[in-house]
Amino acid sequence: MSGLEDVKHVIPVLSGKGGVGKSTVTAALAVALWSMGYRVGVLDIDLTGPSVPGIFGMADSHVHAAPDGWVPVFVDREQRLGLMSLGFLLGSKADAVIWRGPKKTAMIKQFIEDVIWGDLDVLLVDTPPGTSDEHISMAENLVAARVDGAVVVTTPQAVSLLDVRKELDFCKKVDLPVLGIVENMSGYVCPHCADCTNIFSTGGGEALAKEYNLHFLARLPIEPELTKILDSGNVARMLDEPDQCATLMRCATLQRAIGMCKTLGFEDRSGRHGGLPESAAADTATTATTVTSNPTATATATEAT
Ligand SMILES: Nc1ncnc2c1ncn2[C@@H]1O[C@H](COP(=O)(O)OP(=O)(O)OP(=O)(O)O)[C@@H](O)[C@H]1O
Ligand code: SF4
Repeated sequence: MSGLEDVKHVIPVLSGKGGVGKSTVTAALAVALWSMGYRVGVLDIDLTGPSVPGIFGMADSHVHAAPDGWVPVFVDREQRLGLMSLGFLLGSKADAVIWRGPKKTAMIKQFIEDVIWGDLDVLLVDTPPGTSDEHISMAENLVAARVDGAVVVTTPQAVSLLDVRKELDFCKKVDLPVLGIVENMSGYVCPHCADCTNIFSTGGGEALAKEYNLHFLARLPIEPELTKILDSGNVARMLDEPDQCATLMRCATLQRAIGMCKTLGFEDRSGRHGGLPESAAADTATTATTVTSNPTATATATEAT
């Protein structure tokens, strides 16, 4: 059956500003949930810059159109991690999408109604930055359908924090609850010694969360090792290969994403310590989480201005 009927949780990932790592955070959450034993979908509604296929190393894949809808592109052999993106429907990676509002709206409606997700625990929705046609369309179709709430990504820099205020305001206006704020690119993980150094200011995301009475979900460092993995297009291959998978899951970003998922109420049901061999599971301690909640206990940006 197509649509969201058998999807238990729907979580859009938003940011006020471009390039703050929204797609990276979406992918990290997806892989974290997958490693914890969940069935996960990623819907990429960034129509002008769809980056989800590339991040997962699936850029050469195409969507199969079945009689009752589109079949997602699966990343792993077990078919527990599925993707849908306009990137899979374009003839060439270089094709530019120059669409007016109504065409974008129709595309997003189709993405929400016509994808055969099947039995899915969590659908993460990667969005474009800001509050564009895609957001309004998502809000109209998704919020009406049922959505748990949004994860809002920011970076520590003040300019990005100003943009994120606009995003929180948007969420309030369209009745989209906010599950919490993530501060990405907060500090730098040295690829040689794995030490984390704060090269910019830090703590802005946490202060903002406090100001808006929202959960602060995690502080994610800049991690060159992760960038290398994402840029190499190797994620799909790594998930199916136990040793490679363990290497991927040792990334600080993924460990913190697992912590974030637990904060959102998703228990590890893999029995594998978040995809890690037992010996490596001790590294999981550094999750910058401050609250305990569950996916349905959401906070709304009540004080957004
Ligand atoms: N925590 C991180 N560690 C290392 N690299 C990161 C991190 N977060 C993001 N990046 C890198 O920064 C770049 C931008 O990230 P990403 O594409 O996720 O941002 P975005 O907010 O989704 O961008 P857009 O506005 O284009 O949608 C990518 O090259 C990504 O690999
Ligand atoms: S962070 Fe410090 S210890 Fe690590 S490589 Fe750089 S200088 Fe050396």
